[in-house]
Amino acid sequence: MTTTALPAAAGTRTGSTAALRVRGLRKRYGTHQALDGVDLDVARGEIFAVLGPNGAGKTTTVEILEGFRSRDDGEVSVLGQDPATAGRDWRARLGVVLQEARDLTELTVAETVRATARYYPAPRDPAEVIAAVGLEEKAGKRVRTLSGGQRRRLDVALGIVGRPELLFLDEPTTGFDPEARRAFWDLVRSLRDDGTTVLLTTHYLDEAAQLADRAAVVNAGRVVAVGTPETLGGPGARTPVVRWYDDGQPRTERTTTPTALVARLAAAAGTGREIDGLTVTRPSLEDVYLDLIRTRPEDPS
Ligand SMILES: Nc1ncnc2c1ncn2[C@@H]1O[C@H](COP(=O)(O)OP(=O)(O)OP(=O)(O)O)[C@@H](O)[C@H]1O
Repeated sequence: MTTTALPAAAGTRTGSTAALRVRGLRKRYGTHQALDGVDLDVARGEIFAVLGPNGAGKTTTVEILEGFRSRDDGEVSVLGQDPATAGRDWRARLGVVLQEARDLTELTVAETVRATARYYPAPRDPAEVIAAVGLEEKAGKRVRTLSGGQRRRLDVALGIVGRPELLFLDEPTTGFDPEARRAFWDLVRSLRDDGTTVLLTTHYLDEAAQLADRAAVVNAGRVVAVGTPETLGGPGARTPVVRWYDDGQPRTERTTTPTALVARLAAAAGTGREIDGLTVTRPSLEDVYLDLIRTRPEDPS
């Protein structure tokens, strides 16, 4: 998947610098409290990732923001409007890439992208969008003949062809090969460079680390942490961990000065002797994330 840069995005961006603001969002399905007071702020031009385990409430949140689901309680403002009451003009300012694949039609890739572009007042050039998602060679092929990853790229093309101010990407790279994922990340960065705000849900922590300016971790319907990928989980979360064996016993110490600790252990071991099983690691975003979701909030239902 090769990508080409897209020309400038989105219409007017006057007014507030917030792309979206959510306070106390609640949603219940029967007896199950799926969202239990979600607060979120996303600034214009930001790539914001929503992370969380299966069933945490990510899709419910995103679909309420998109205006596809109703809420029970809370305040929601998306591009300055309430999705529950906003009209077609508002919707035309959004780009949506849903999780599930679209119906497979007899149309070609180019016909599908052109047909979608006609719904928007100021669409991007369909041919440029097809090139941007790396589907140039498939432009004349019927959609039903595409592979799963290629269909996902087409979904992305349909999400961006309307030149959205705010793009929702729900697990966008599921089924992408590694090269296609990297090319997709470049595409998302180029959209951000054009001023597009991106709200991304993903289970790939490396994707969040690569792309997101900030991320929120959602667990059991609540936001349990928000921050940049480097600061998520608080100041101690990325403190290096030194592990070694002491008389056959595993030892672990978290320290901001691992070099000093290793020097001390080396001195204790004696000149020329190795420290048994020594490793020094800095917790990855994935380690921090797993720590955050391990302590599940009480089941709110
Ligand atoms: N239409 C529905 N009816 C009943 N329960 C639902 C409905 N949609 C979602 N739920 C429940 O609400 C909770 C949150 O679901 P949601 O799809 O928002 O989670 P998610 O974080 O997007 O999960 P995943 O990572 O698996 O996509 C889950 O327990 C789910 O079973």
